[in-house]
Amino acid sequence: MLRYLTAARRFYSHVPATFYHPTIYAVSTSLGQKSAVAVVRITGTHSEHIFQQLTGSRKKPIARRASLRTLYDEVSGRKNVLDSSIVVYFAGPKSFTGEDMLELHLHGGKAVVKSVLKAIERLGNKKAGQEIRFALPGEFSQRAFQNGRMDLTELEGVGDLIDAETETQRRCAITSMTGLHKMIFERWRSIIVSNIAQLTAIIDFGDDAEINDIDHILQSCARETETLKEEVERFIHKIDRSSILQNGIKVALLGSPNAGKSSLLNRITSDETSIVSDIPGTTRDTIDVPLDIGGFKVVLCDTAGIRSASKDKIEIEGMKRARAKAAQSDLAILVVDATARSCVTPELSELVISELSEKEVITVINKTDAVDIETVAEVRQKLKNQFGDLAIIEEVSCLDYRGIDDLVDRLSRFFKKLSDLDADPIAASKRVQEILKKDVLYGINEFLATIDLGDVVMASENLASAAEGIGKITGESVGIEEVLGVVFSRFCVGK
Ligand SMILES: Nc1nc2c(ncn2[C@@H]2O[C@H](COP(=O)(O)OP(=O)(O)OP(=O)(O)O)[C@@H](O)[C@H]2O)c(=O)[nH]1
Repeated sequence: MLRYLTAARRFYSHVPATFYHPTIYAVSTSLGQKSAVAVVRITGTHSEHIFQQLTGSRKKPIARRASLRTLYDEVSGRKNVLDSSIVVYFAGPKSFTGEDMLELHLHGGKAVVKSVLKAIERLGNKKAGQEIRFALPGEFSQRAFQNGRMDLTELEGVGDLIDAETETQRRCAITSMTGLHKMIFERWRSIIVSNIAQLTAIIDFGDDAEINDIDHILQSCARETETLKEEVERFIHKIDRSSILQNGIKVALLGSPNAGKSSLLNRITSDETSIVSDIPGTTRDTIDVPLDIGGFKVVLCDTAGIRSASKDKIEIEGMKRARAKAAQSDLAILVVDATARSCVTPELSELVISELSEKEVITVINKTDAVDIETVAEVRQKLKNQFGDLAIIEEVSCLDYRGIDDLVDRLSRFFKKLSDLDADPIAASKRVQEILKKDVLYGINEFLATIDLGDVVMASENLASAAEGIGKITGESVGIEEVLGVVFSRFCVGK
């Protein structure tokens, strides 16, 4: 009897919310590509059954212990060896998904992986209640969320970490994945909830209270919420800056035709990305090149040369696009030809002074190999006269590479400054950003406006909607089905 009770307790205490969901499996490493090792993950109630069938063992697997096993497939009573694999079993709830999980570290040949997947599929028996199927995109993470292993911000962090291409993106993702955001949001929520509780007390028992006490409570709620508002605003501002890093810092290359913009792009990317020719007006449209400079994701954009005298419709359109790119950029590089008599045309000078005055502009004197030192000094002086403090000047030659490393260093320093890396950058999905602005901050602002008018009921409702916003972010509140679709659709199979 005691044995029965112990077994029953062990069974029921670990029942995950997804206990009756099908057991799912997927290749977690790149599917369809040859590799040394391929990892197949299985999660769900029938993980143990799959372990026993594949390994031919009748014993319960020992959790969290890697063992080398021969995997078999049984077809028409005949046992075939599929692979010799490292097998790790995780007993729920101490697993990524909160369910029982099995990991098979196979030899990464396509045929091996295919045969093991087929064998797992064959173990399913819907009529006998053993539903086993291939996982949908993001389904492992969805299970983790459903079983309370992670909240949505942590899961989005996992997604970002896997997608991270640069060091900065990785650092952004780590903050959400390690639950730092979750802690911040929980603290905000508890501040709001404690204020709602105080307002509710006034609404319910206000008639019996001293008017001074009520005033005191209202003032303290307003003060606390005002401080919270500042914190939320700072957080949103930080996300805005960090999202520049996530999406790529936009750098526009501007200059007169033939100044060497395409050559400079090719030198920075160390590639022949853009067409270089001595015919002015070769680049007629904008060309975006994503690249990693000093650990930052950068989108470098080559543009059409800007000059006044042109009747060519395509060239005019190209120049329009170049101006638009310059306006959208986080940094503009103005390429100046040291051999040209008028190194900065009036159009370019006007563009820099009037439209780019709020932006960082680096002026690059190019073709220094083709002129003497005095000429370079003259060009430098001209630029100083023209742009004054706006002129950050670098000297390069795209022909013999001189000055290119210094320019790249200068760019890295600028990106560091832009990203304010004293503090860790933070990333938040579009979904989180929208809720923060439209629900949380909006609710707080409305609260502050209504409390000023003395409308306690309305004020409390506004705070409640801010708290609900935070719940939507972490996935603990209303609109959950709606948010799940948005979050998990970004994930790939096996995640
Ligand atoms: N001597 C010398 N020639 C260069 C240098 N950089 C570019 N050139 C030459 O200048 C010409 C124009 O270079 P591009 O890079 O095509 O110039 P661009 O500014 O992109 O020109 P457009 O597409 O017309 O706007 C080519 O013949 C290049 O070989 C340099 O540093 N030194």
